[in-house]
Amino acid sequence: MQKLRRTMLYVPGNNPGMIRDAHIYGADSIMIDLEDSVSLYEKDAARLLVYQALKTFDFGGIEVLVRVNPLNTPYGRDDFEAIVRAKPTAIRLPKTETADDVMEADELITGIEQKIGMELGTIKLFAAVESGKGALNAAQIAVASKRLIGIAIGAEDFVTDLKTTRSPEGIELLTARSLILFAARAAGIAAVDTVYSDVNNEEGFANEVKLIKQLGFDGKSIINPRQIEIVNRIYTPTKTEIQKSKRIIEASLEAEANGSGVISLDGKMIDRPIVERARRVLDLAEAAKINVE
Ligand SMILES: CC(=O)SCCNC(=O)CCNC(=O)[C@H](O)C(C)(C)COP(=O)(O)OP(=O)(O)OC[C@H]1O[C@@H](n2cnc3c(N)ncnc32)[C@H](O)[C@@H]1OP(=O)(O)O
Ligand SMILES: O=C([O-])CC(=O)C(=O)O
Ligand SMILES: [Mg+2]
Repeated sequence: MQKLRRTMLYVPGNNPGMIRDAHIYGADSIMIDLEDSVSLYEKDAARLLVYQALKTFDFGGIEVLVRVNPLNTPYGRDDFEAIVRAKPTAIRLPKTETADDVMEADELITGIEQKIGMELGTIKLFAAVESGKGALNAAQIAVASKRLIGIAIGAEDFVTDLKTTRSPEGIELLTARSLILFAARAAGIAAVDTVYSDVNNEEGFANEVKLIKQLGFDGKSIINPRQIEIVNRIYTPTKTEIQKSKRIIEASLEAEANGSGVISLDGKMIDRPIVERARRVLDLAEAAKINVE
């Protein structure tokens, strides 16, 4: 069954209460942050807290990632040294601009894994693209390491780099979102959209989730537990979609048995890509623990 990453919840790495409770809200993944939600004065304390939390807290089996500081800052290397030892599922690499950035992180992790006797390749990577340069290099970034499980866009930094701001329609993000999505699909890894910072604007958030789902993203980075239910509602297949998908698959199996490729169902042509999409709907429903029988 595919791993769902509809909701990847950021949790500030300097907030023990939020770190302790983050797993109870039902997000698909938790991303504990050592980067931009932690002030320069708290970097060392947060790193220590996150290390201890990963070693001792019970996250209820939810996937945990840690967003480290970039390696071209004074904190990046220390973050890797501590966090690899604490063994999260993956390290989120912010502000990734080139394939070399990913390879540098990969080599550093390999060195630490070797040093501590951890199986090589245990710690995965999730690259976030947050600049025009990063978006242009997305295709190379997405295949730069076997550790990569996904690629994301970070829109707040991205629009700052572009010298613009975020609009409700997101026209300024369309090209970057598409490049990142294409890169993810070409590499066979997850594509995850960016945070929506206006946490009290539920309608604006829902509109953005509908947009990124339509584009093809697997899910969204989120910053608040209240955003989880909205994403799940939009991403989870409806009963009607599930029923229709089951009928498509049944009809295709029947056609296969009769030796015909293209068939029609309710007056619409059904061929291979349509059957594949129907399968994906059922996979998504099953992964969301919906009974499709
Ligand atoms: C551009 C970027 O880099 S974005 C990534 C970095 N940013 C972050 O990580 C920010 C994460 N989010 C937050 O810190 C907060 O949600 C804020 C500051 C945006 C809003 O905070 P609040 O107004 O307190 O949120 P709200 O009132 O909805 O909180 C309700 C409950 O959820 C908890 N909560 C809120 N956000 C989170 C979170 N991200 N993770 C875990 N728990 C959270 C609160 O602690 C509170 O718990 P309580 O009822 O037990 O006291
Ligand atoms: O990963 C994200 O979506 C948050 C982020 O850093 C950004 O928007 O700059
Ligand atoms: Mg950012």
